[in-house]
Amino acid sequence: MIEAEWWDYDDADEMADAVAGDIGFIIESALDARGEALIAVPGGRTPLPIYQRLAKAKLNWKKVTIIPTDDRLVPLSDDRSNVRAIAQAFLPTGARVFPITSDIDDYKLAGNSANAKLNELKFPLDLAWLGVGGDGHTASIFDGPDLDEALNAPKGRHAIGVMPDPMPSDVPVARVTLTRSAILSARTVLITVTGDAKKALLEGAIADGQSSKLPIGRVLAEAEQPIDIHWSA
Ligand SMILES: O=C1O[C@H](COP(=O)(O)O)[C@@H](O)[C@H](O)[C@H]1O
Repeated sequence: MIEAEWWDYDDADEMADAVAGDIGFIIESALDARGEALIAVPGGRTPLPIYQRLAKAKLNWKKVTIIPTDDRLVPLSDDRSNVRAIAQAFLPTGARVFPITSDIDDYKLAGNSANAKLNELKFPLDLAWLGVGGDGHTASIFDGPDLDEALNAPKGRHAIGVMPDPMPSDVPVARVTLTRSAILSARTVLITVTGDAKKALLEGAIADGQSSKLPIGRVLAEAEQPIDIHWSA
């Protein structure tokens, strides 16, 4: 049974202020408890205003490592690179921004390389912050030949390569993504979405649970921790 708590806001600015405050608190608590923080943040467009607010928080950023929940297999110079946007927002704070992509063409090998890189970090994540696509993907857990591996990778397998099928029309490229086990081992899981269509999609996915046809539903169905879902119009 998924324990989801919804937080609704009038607009994206109001949501950005609230979510940046919550994430700042999560980071601060991790720093107090363990002296360092490891967080995964989503790519795409929805989180950009939240990055801006969060980067202004007064935190000991030098002890914070930020990874993308997933990335598109494009060069770092490409605007579609998730880690590029994360680096632009957070490198000025002094945080460590940790890319999970490589210039390996074979997406499966790129996934293995991402996993090897992530093995250098101290899991579990303090925060897995997720976005949701209009097709129901989360991180880069998409329908297609790699869905089963992304959902059922064993504990300790942090990342895999993914070839979405069907390809998303906005960014039709192979990806690397955190696995469901890496996401759900996080101390906190938080979702941000905007718009009525994604709200309805997420409500349906949660109601369907294990039988959901959507990757986000299949991920959340195994969550043992309560999930905060932040939504704005
Ligand atoms: O491709 C991706 O899409 C999702 C959703 O992005 P949004 O802009 O529609 O919120 C994102 O969470 C993921 O990290 C990204 O790679």
